[in-house]
Amino acid sequence: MTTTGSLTITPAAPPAAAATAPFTPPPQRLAWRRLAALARQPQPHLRTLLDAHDPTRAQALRFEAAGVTLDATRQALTLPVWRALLDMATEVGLRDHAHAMWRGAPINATEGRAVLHVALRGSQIDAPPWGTAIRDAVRHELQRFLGIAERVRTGAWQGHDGQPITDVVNLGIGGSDLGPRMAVHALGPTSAGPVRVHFVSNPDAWALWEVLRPLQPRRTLFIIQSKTFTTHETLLLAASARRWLADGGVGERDQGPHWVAVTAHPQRAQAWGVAAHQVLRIWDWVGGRYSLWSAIGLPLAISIGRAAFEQLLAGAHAMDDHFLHAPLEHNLPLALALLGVWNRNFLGCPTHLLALYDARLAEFARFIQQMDMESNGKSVHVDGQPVTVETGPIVWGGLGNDAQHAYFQLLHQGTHRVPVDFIGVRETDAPLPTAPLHQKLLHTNLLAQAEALARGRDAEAAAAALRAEGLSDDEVQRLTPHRTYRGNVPSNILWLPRLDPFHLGALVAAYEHKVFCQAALWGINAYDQWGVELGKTMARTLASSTP
Ligand SMILES: O=P(O)(O)OC[C@H]1O[C@](O)(CO)[C@@H](O)[C@@H]1O
Repeated sequence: MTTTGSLTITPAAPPAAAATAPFTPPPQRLAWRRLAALARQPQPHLRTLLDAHDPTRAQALRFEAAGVTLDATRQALTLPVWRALLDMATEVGLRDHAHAMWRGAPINATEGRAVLHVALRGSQIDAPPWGTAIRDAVRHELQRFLGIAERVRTGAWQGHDGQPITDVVNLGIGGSDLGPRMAVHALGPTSAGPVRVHFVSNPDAWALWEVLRPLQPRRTLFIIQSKTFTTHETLLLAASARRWLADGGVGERDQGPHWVAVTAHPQRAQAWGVAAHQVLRIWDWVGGRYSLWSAIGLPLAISIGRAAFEQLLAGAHAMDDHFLHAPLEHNLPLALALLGVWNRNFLGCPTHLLALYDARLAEFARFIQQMDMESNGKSVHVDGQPVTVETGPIVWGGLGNDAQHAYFQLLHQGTHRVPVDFIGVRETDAPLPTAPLHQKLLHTNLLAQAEALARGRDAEAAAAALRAEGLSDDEVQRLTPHRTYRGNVPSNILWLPRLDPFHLGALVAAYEHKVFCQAALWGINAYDQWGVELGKTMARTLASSTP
């Protein structure tokens, strides 16, 4: 149960609704065992699978949702494996799990909390499964923060001496930073308004100084983003920023218009000194790493404006709708999850790479890294027993072309097999006359890498290529092993038609649901993060015992 002002909010389903059938560890499930048996059989090389040009396979492994497409034909799996993966989703009752989340059942069982980021982008629904109290609270807060965003953008929000705000500085870390930072980076180039938005997450004084150095205190607005309002890094940054304002001529008593806070604990923000009407709230059923859609999105709303922010929500909502209703075999987020489980648990790949072929998505991998690794980095099942299968992979990545010239060598010829999600954007709106040339280079590289990783080059082809270069037989023999590529590296290709708010919202929601499905398939709780809590507690203890 949570409260917002005088409004008490209880998720629609009482805790008892979470009680489900006794938990069955994955290896004891029928479909899991079938998959294990299939994985033990010799699997065809991806080159063979692709050269077979099987239209049924090609059709089964292509997905479309909310304008986002997924081409999974370069995954190292046959149709019988794909069907067994779908059976696994059915056996685990994935649909029921999703409905439980939508109903507001406390699926974050270790904290007794609902998980309702879908409610944040479904506020237009008349009778939502999570209940009208939550819907109304979400609507209310959405209007509040979009209203603030518009006032800042139009200059109606003024600093203490009546000057409009030119710069907004977001102080927050983890989920209170990565989502809005990623989205401002992605959408700012096409949609940013007149106010500049900056992010500081790291408590190193240099990080704060670097951002503040060129700013004018009188024209700067700070947003303290912290769900708990206890995070040391964020509170230290805020305290230093308060001092910076004072040193810059905005005395403590005049600082009111220079501070907004977003938190699930409004009283803590008020005690810190933020005026009640400038404290925006989130709720305990919004996980930090799933909070972009809430008031945590304020810096993004300030950057891109109300209409664009609403488009972001609409795109995510369209993906939610698809996830909840599309048949399992056509379900894009579920496909991402099932293919990931095949790679992680049956092909034994411990990491997962995101390769982004649009510079505006430079922050995307870091954002998904938190979403995935903080969610599914778990080693006990939901029943408290040690896990019986590997869980979340190490997620990493960055911009594709840069990665090609940095670490892709290891993907092609190293000893790791690293599944890749290639993410591209079909159209560019970069305002350079040569933009189409750049776009063509990005696209051809994306496709070439996916093909090269899938097909590789066997010794025969490598030797033929060397002979064609005119090398002697001895040289061909010596160099062939070095010029051979194992291939058989699985990948997805995800395309967005454009990098606009709608499609970015849809893409992020797809990854959120992927993480949800994988947690259900592994039988773990994706929505707590007790591991991180231990480090926080120890740091607190050390801080209080160190002079
Ligand atoms: O928003 P808060 O409460 O400051 O927490 C920031 C981040 O810290 C974490 O709790 C992990 O330390 C994340 O889950 C969260 O996104």
